[in-house]
Amino acid sequence: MVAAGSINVAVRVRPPTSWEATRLPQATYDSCIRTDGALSISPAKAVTNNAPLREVIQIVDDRVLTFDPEERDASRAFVERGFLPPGTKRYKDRRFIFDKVFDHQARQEDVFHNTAKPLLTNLLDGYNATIFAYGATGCGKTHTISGTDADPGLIYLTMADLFQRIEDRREEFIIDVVVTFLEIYNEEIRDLLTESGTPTPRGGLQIREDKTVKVVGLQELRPKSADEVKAIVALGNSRRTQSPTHANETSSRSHAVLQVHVTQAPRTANITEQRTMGTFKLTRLLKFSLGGNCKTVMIVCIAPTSLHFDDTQNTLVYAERATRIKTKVVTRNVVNVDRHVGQYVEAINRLNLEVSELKQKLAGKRDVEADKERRRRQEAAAEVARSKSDMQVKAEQMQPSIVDGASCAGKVAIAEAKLKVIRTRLAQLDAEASTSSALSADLETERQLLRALAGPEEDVVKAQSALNVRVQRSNNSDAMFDATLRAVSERKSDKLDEYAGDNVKLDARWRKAEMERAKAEASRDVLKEAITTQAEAMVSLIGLVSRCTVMLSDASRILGTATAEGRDGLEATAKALSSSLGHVAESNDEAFKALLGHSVASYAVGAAPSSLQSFKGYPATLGRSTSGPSTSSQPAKPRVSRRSSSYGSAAPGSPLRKGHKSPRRSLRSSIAPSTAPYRRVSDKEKGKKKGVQWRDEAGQGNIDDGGLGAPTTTPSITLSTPDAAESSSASVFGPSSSVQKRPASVAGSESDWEDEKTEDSFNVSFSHNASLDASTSTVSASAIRKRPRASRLDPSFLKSKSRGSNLESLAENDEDIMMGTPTKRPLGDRNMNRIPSPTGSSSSSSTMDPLHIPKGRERQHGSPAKRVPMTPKVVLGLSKGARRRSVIGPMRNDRPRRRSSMIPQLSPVDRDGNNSGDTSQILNKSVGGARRVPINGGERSPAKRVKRMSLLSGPSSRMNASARLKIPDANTSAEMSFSKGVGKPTWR
Ligand SMILES: Nc1ncnc2c1ncn2[C@@H]1O[C@H](COP(=O)(O)OP(=O)(O)OP(=O)(O)O)[C@@H](O)[C@H]1O
Repeated sequence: MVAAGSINVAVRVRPPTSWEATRLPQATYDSCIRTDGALSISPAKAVTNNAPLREVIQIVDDRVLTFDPEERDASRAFVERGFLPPGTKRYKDRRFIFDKVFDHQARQEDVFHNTAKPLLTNLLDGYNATIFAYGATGCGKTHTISGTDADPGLIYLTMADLFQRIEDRREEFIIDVVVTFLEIYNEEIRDLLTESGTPTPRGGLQIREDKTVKVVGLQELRPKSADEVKAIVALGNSRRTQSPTHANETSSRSHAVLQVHVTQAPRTANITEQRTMGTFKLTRLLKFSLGGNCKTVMIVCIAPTSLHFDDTQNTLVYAERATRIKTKVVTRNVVNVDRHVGQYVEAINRLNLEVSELKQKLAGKRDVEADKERRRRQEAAAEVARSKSDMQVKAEQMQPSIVDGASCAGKVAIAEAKLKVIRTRLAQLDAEASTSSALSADLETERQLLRALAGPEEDVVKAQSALNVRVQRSNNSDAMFDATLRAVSERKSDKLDEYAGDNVKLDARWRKAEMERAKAEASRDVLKEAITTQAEAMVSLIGLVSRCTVMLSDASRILGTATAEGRDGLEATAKALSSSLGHVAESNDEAFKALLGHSVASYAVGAAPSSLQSFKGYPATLGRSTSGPSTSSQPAKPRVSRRSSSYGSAAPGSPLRKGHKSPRRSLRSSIAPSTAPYRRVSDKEKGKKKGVQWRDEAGQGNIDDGGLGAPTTTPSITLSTPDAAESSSASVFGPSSSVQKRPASVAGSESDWEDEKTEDSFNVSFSHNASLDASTSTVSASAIRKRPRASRLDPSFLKSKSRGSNLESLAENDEDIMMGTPTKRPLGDRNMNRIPSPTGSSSSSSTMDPLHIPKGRERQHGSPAKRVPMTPKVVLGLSKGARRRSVIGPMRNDRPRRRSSMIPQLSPVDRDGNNSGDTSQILNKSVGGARRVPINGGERSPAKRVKRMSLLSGPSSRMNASARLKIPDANTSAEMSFSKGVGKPTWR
């Protein structure tokens, strides 16, 4: 329902016709050249003031116009009006206000949009609507309503819009349009749609007025488009009564009414059908339009010139009155139509048809939806694949650089760790140097060496090092990789739905995790390699240090023994030891150089105090608890081990043995077999300060010198490093070229003395091939581990404790090695204290290692044991053919062996200290020694086994670590060298 209102009145001013235009005044000016030469323009003169017409409509705005406005130009006003008495109003000058005013330039579309179009919505909602044109003849009513083919009027424009709206509602409504066209002329109604000649009722068609006004018998047409309506209107106009007027040659002289009935019913019809009806266009027919149940628009057409002065004035006055017409409350034209039963079938069929159509549409719509969904998923999958591919490509591009950076970072971290330790130790050394006048030679050498070792590490850790540059490059690559992952995972795309987006994000996170894993693995590999390298170096150093320690203790013991013996052998012993230790140091340095790439000797400081005098010990942990190099005011003190302190307490030049506990004790924890023999030496026994322990233990033991007296040969001990070939050959278990060089030592070194006190075999061999690993590095750990610990109740236990000098054991091992019977070779007759012939024909036994301890005492071919007073002598050098003799302990059959008998003995000399000459005689005399072990028939005890310590590599391996003691005269050698098979320092 629309609230009550009034008729909308719009005024359209048509343009002047060509006839009128020629009669309107034209603005002219009179110009002339004055006498002074100036151009003179006079106001318009009354040269055109005789124009018969003038404009009487002045448009103020789109709603206001002035009829017959006052002329501002007085001269022109005088011309127009002539002389008028004062007080007389010369102009109407009346102002009118309407709902809309169109000037002569308004187009048909402008008029349509502001008048008819708003009514169409109401029409389709069931409200009546009327548009009619009003005005004098020739003022433009036909032009506004009908128009021309080239410029169609409101009928065509309205119908075109109506059919468009109907088309838009066709899915929901069934809309029926019926058109009638009639003419009212001389109070008679004539149907314009009937064929000419069709009989019409007398007086024209009749009007039947009920609730509505309806003309009976009108031809109704159902156009389907605006063009059909246009054709209908054209046809009807051609049938109108026309008669020219003075104002319009084609004046219609009648009223034409085009009625458009629109009936609209919803497609979802029920038993009752609700229909809305609207009707468009006069006289009685406009009864409901002018004040009835209708929305009405009145278009007032006027002429602009004074030619239609009165008509225009009357029209405007009438139109103004029309604006004051109040309409009723407009209601919808809604009727409920009760269907006949017979119509149900029709409705059902129509509904079924509609249902099937809708089903088809729905199915098609579903197919379309399915296709769209499938296409969308394919596009999403393609987008996901593209994103993953982008990340994979970037990962493959960046991974080498990133992983390389992780490796480099690991190496830098390792270098920093090394440098930290080195600096800590250097800080300790510097602190010690600052407290004392000068560092001892060993400490100064250590400091120089550590500084040399720190140099490469500092090069590595500095910011612009090659490794750090690679780390920085890797960080950049890592950042780019992260940015790529972030950009791809956050990429905005209409093709990616929620799940596809999560898929891409998960892939990005997986890529990141994979990259982190690769970095961790690279870092791990670097650390693992570093640990392996360090472990190799540490193992080598352990061997080097431990063996050197043992050798030093041996040298100390030898010196101590020589000191106890008196000055006779002390000088020679010291000289020999000096030479041997020098060779050991050289070999040691060679090994060290091969291991770390630096020669200790090159850093040795000769002018510094003796390292032995000022030796205090070694740092154990380098102040591991400290966070870095010692920078505190309190310098870190090197940790001095208990054992080292005992060394340090020894007076310079005094026998190192004095006052110190057996240094071998400290080795027990690391090398059990090596420590085992020294357990035999008790503190009690040490308290006796025996020069040679075996004599005191035996109580009656003497060196059986065979009456030869003291040896006259100058004791000498030489540790030499053979050439590589010799070293290699010596390291081979089995016959080699060195066998021929050292026959005497091989045969003669195997004594029953040794057999008696050695039942266990202890082989220590460092074998380095390409690398030192568990498979090739055999510290004879198996022998160590597998050998059952001897019970104290087991006689072999005592034997297992017995051990000779390490230096000599090396020589023994060499001999055994060269004989091809390295460990378990039973001792044969030739190895039993065979007395060499005076001519030295028994060279194999007469040539002795000066450090070789006699292996026992034996009877010569079963001769009864003969006690021969013997003076223990340490023979460090024997002339060729000399023979060591063991005078240790009583014979086995005489009394149980004591532990003290297992104390290693050095080479025996005769009572007079003469170890030169016929060794066989010495040995003969020693047969009767109180502690000899009887060996019947010169055969070895089957229970005896050879005790050996070998630091040689296996026969098939290259010699990388070996120890040999070589006595030039005896063709035996002891050498010690550490080297890696690849000759590359293992520090880095
Ligand atoms: N707005 C207009 N623009 C241009 N020409 C117009 C306009 N209005 C009317 N005319 C012209 O004026 C003349 C008269 O117009 P029209 O025939 O529509 O008048 P009328 O009011 O219908 O006359 P009648 O009542 O006698 O039929 C026509 O030649 C028409 O083309």
